[in-house]
Amino acid sequence: MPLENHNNDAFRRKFKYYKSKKPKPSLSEVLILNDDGNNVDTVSFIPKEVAEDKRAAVLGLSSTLTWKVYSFKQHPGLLMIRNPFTPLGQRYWSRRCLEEYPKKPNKRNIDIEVDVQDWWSECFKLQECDKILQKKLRWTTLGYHHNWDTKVYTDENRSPFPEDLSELSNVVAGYLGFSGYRAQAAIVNYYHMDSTLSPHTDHSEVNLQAPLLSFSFGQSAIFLIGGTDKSIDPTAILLNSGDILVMSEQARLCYHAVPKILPASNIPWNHTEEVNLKHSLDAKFKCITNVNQIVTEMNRNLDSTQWNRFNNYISESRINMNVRQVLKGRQNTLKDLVDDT
Ligand SMILES: O=C(O)CCC(=O)C(=O)O
Ligand SMILES: [Fe+2]
Repeated sequence: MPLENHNNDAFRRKFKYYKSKKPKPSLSEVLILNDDGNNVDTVSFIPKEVAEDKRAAVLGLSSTLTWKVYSFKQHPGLLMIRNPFTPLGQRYWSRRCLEEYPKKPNKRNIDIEVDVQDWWSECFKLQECDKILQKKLRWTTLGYHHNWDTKVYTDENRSPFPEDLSELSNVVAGYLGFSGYRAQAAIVNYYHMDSTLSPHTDHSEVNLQAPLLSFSFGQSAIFLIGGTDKSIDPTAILLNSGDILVMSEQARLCYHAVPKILPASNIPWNHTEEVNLKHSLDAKFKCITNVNQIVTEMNRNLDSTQWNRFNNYISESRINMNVRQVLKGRQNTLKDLVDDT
């Protein structure tokens, strides 16, 4: 039997193909999920019977009546929701990923090199933006911190998970039928036009029944998804700003990668609209603890002088929030024992 050649498996071959700068890859086989339904196995809508979640509007989501959910015959359990965010919602989440989430005690790749409490403020300490420091940030981890070496989560290596992202994840998962979703770990990835993410699986979570939720903002990406081993030829899917990819069931443990960042052909975060968020202060929205803060921060992004710095960043970068539930149903820490039945 020939020895397995890890450098030449079907997944790696396709990864190299799309990553190549010379020659440039053809995009003709990349799935572009658009309204004509070409290349798409199934497009569905959130059933009308599913009640709108009262938290959705304040979190920057549009009505589920407009949501399109794609599924893929080749990849059972993989779902793609095409941009369900309002323009202001896109701005809010991109800004949180830049201004708030990379603050300590969250962990960042830059920690081994520089000692900064607040990366975004540090980038703008002087009048000019420190582009070198700005480009250095590649990831931030939230909640249970992903250990890149051991790939093991521990209760000691955990910080509070942001409430807004926890609510967003719970709302999105709930609409798809995964009720009671508890976001407990996230990796926020920052990609520049030449960045890639190598083939891998995400298998460190104790709870592998809960889906992985992946939110993309800014520039576009070619996303590859294959099977549970790398001999399976992956599918290439174009991810645009606002898209949510859900890896559940059989797709939860499949190999995936990002071989290429592409310039966005549409800029939904700058689509102008009549925005009136005053209604968000209604009592019915009080189900989110920090609703006033979220509304204030949403509205701050209406001011183009405030939004400008963030706009500049996502005009040449992609941000991906990759959310996981780590624990099983009744567990509150990894030490809590639960029976598997
Ligand atoms: O950037 C992406 O779309 C995927 C990121 C990812 O796979 C991860 O963080 O584990
Ligand atoms: Fe991943």
